[in-house]
Amino acid sequence: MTDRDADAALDRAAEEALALFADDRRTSGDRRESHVRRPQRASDLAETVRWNVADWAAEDWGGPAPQDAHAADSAADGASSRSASATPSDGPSKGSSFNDELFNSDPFSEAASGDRPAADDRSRRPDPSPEPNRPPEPNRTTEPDQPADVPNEAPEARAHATPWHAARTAAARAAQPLPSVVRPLGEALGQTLAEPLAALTDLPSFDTSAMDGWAVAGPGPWRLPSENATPEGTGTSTGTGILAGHAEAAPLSDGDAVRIATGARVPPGATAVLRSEHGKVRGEGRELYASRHITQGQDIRPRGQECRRGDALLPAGALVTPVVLGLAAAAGYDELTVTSRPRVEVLVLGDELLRAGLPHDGRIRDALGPLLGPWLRALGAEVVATRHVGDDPEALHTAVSASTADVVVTTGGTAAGPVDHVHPTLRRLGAEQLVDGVQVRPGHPMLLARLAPGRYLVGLPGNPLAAVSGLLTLAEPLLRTLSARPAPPPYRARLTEAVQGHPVDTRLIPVVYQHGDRARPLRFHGPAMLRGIAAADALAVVPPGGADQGAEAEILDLPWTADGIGISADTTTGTGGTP
Ligand SMILES: Nc1nc2c(c(=O)[nH]1)N[C@H]1C(S)=C(S)[C@@H](COP(=O)(O)OP(=O)(O)OC[C@H]3O[C@@H](n4cnc5c(N)ncnc54)[C@H](O)[C@@H]3O)O[C@H]1N2
Ligand code: MOO
Repeated sequence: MTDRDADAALDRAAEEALALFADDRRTSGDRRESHVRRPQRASDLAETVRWNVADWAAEDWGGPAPQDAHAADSAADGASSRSASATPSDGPSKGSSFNDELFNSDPFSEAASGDRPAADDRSRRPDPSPEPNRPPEPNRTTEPDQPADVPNEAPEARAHATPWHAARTAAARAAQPLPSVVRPLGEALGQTLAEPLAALTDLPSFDTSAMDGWAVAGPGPWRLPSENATPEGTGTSTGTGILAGHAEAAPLSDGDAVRIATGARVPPGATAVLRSEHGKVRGEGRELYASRHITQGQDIRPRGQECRRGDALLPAGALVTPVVLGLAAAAGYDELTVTSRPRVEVLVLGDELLRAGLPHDGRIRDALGPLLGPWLRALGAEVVATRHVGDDPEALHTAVSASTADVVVTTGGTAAGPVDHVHPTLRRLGAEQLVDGVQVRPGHPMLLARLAPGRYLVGLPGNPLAAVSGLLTLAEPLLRTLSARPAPPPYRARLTEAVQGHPVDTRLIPVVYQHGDRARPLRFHGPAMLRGIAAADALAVVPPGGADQGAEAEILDLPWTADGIGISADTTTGTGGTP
């Protein structure tokens, strides 16, 4: 093991240990809001109604019940904390003692005993004048025996690592949008319009009754046709009059009225629609009187009120949402011209991975195969296959070179271990390395390569949260460009508590929204853990050096908290590979 390897291992071990470390600051007080909203974006709607993991989290895990306070107290006792954290006694069922406190943030565990300085007393900034050739030492006040979270990496070790924002930009700029394609309406959801959506018809396409009642011509009282006769004094017709979906009715002359249904074509000559509750029929069902004044055009939706044929309804680049499908159908479309979905193939690497059952004999369950397919689809991709490939360089080479996908996403094998074959395979394939390592935790070994013109490989690290980090850092911007999706407007939220930073790298920390516009960091954010992000609304971007309590952090939405588009059952069939 080289010094660098040792440092990296130390680094990783420290992150994991610290993520597990108990938090003693939260035995009372802060309770999850019962109504959790996504923070407002500058240009966003005031309220976003959405399916939100945190909504049920808020209901079901709404802060410790009395017995939880005890659990939280125990958790604060340091030694007992880990088991208390790791094995909540009752699980996250409604009304159980599952402890919300267990998810409270203690990124890089700020204090495990009360005698340490308060967060505010400590600087999380790196040493402003580090020794030459050494990254700044973290200035932290954790247990003396806790390893520092930053390895003494040689500068050249991270020389090629790209800063986090630059890596996202590089991924977004690495590609061009895919060609457009014509899709039936039912298959265009989640894609983007490759052309503006221009109305193919006026909407409404004829003067339409907005109410059930009578179409009337001129001032009342009005004559009713005999077939529209209604019982004296009631608005209940014994005849149907003009119904929706019928051809134009005979014109009305001044003083005429005829029964009409909501959505029916208003006959020529009609000047208003009198609602059934505002009309009285007299004279043996042949005379209609209004019980209140009606104005010219009342309750008639005039042709073209919403749009004229040829009007631009939506610009190119708009995301096809369910509502866009409805609007397109209303405006006369059977199919839409949209940017092609990027075709993505997922290669899950690792001999140790099981696809069913409990971990055994050093083998573990594949957490990324089940996660990546739906997530990639939510990002607008068509996932053509998820394959499991053993730790075999030939198998990986064959799988990558045989793939016809626009983007190959690999998991694992990005580091420099004995069976980490991604880098050698890319070299063998003559791929162009666009991003080789990113200054981000977790996930720093992530990579992006161009396999051939228009074909890419995103290498996600094997640790599950590191893979999610790579997905959001490299795959999301790349897929966004390929599918010509608009970039979500950036927004920030205030952190409810300080987050310890990495001195050099950006950190991505799972958060839940609180008080509408604040982000509460969650625990269980170690690189190998999904427990924190499973309960999260978003990831907060913590800059090198950390963020103070109340500081505004950039927020990365999770696709289902923002768009909710494209999440569906996996209909692809994974093939090949080892179990
Ligand atoms: N000498 C060094 N070693 C490591 C470094 C380093 O800088 N120097 N970085 C560490 C970090 S950070 C990460 S992240 C990992 C990335 O490693 P790989 O991308 O090569 O991933 P693997 O070694 O294949 O796996 C890492 C870890 O994740 C587990 N894993 C892999 N795939 C899955 C999956 N589909 N589902 C669940 N878990 C998975 C695997 O069993 C390992 O435990 O490298 C560190 N090492
Ligand atoms: O531990 Mo690794 O930081 O990239 O997940």
